[in-house]
Amino acid sequence: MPVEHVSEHVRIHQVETLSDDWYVLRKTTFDYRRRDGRWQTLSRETYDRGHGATILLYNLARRSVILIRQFRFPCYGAQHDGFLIETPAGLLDQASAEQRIQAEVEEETGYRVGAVRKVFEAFMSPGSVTERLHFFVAEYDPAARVGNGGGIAEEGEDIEVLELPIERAMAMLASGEIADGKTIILLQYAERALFAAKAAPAARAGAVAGQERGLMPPAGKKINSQE
Ligand SMILES: Nc1nc2c(ncn2[C@@H]2O[C@H](COP(=O)(O)OP(=O)(O)O[C@H]3O[C@H](CO)[C@@H](O)[C@H](O)[C@@H]3O)[C@@H](O)[C@H]2O)c(=O)[nH]1
Ligand SMILES: [Mg+2]
Repeated sequence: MPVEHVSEHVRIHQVETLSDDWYVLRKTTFDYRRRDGRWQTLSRETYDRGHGATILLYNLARRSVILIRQFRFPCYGAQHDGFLIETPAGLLDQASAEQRIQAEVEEETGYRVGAVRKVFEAFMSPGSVTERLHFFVAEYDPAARVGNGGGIAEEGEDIEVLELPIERAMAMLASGEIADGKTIILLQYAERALFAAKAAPAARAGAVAGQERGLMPPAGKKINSQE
């Protein structure tokens, strides 16, 4: 919906900053014109942490993907132990989404990627969070692992890197072991648009055998254990 169209339906009265610490929490009071033409006064809290980007690294020959596991405090206690398996992601910090995700993926996984491909943008929690997330995919070369990844320890990041067969990742999605929205979206995209479209029958059979063990066949260069 174009912004001009939205403004015909919204008149903002007051914006109150409830918290401005790490990110910003605001309370906005506005009039909203309902579809039947009546105006209604509403107030909504919004959490503004800027915009972000995420990426799925995949390798068609190995039929594998790179995911990370890290502790997410907001999920801890929400019927979860807090250790989420995710696609690498980061906040944009004023840079372009492409530049940020290339830097972020290397920082978090150690893989250096060249061209990245944008597949979509989405609001991930539109009832309360202002963030628009940019989704990317890129093929990774196992030999292009230039570091261990892990994130920035001083900032509390403690990221484990996982290389998984796509079939194993899809099974983890079905079992609930993977419970992160952006990761589910990208894995479903990859299975349908990347792996299914291009897999040779022989490669599929090999991957199924690997899936039973839940492991990847040996790669070229490995810097730390990814199993
Ligand atoms: N001190 C402090 N540090 C924080 C706080 N919240 C986050 N941080 C730190 O801020 C850094 C943010 O790291 P990024 O890698 O840039 O972001 P992210 O947390 O991975 O977020 C990404 O994934 C989110 C969830 O899917 C996305 O919402 C987001 O857009 C982004 O893509 C991390 O070091 C994190 O520990 C806080 O309240 N206080
Ligand atoms: Mg991150």
